[in-house]
Amino acid sequence: METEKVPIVDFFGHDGVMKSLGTIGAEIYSAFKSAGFVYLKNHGIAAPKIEAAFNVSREFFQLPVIVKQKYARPTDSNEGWVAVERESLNPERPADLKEAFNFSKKENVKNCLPKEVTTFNPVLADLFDEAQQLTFRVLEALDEGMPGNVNVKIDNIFTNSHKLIGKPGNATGLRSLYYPALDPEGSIKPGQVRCGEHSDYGSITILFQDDIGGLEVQRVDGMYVPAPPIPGTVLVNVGDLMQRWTADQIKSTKHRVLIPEKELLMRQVRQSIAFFVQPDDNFLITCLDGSNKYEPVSSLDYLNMRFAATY
Ligand SMILES: O=C(O)CCC(=O)C(=O)O
Ligand SMILES: [Fe+2]
Repeated sequence: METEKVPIVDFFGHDGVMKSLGTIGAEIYSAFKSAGFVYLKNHGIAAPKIEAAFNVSREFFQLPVIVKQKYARPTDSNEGWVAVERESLNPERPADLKEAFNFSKKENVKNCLPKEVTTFNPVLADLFDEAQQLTFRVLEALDEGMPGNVNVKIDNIFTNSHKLIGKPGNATGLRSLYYPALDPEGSIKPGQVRCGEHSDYGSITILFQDDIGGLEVQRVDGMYVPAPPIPGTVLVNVGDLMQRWTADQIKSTKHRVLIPEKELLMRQVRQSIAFFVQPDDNFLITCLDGSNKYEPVSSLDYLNMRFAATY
């Protein structure tokens, strides 16, 4: 059963009272162990804030390419616009049919934010803050509720390792994704998809989806099953660095977004927003069980290694 579906964890009990952090953490850990993904319910982010972020993003992505080009992601930083067919998350497939905007709150990138959409910066900064707070609710819960055999309870390692989110010294970023409407008669290459099979790089990812659907998550048996949007929930998944950190006790799960089979759905835009959480740049990721299964690596070195393989 657990391997069939992505579990839902509610921050609140049936009695309407918030569960203890330890309980929430144990439930999230168990979902991470069985599926690598979890839907969080009563997560505390107000729906209008998510909606607003989708709206400003859509406004930006619908600008002419020549305008978006001004905000293209430079080679020496991660922030900015990524054009359609710029990335292959699965290098064995043709490039992804998606666009993205990588947003962070770093001072030096403020000038690179699109001026054409006047509320772009405040609205995305607001969702960044909300996602950051939710990240801490999840990390605190894991610190509290993860089983003792992964030796994390002692010094709140997950919260202590992410102190600089939103500040210099931490590479956590909010990425707004836009999957353009597709023409069934158009030039879709064989094997081309909206987002190729991949796992995320960091500690955890929070994913907001619109109501179009299309995300699929790999089961233990290798099959991909839909992880549809469930109103009032957000998805959270384990990243590769978290897998390494826990010496494979919890695993990052591959996921993808195919091209819808139904023509009507193909002709629709899909949007999602991912909050890719990274531990602080200089934090040394050492196997939590003391096994040394993977050699220690700093959070930033690991991320750079992975970026080098994608672009
Ligand atoms: O668009 C989605 O639902 C998933 C995107 C994703 O997995 C990613 O960008 O890492
Ligand atoms: Fe992903």
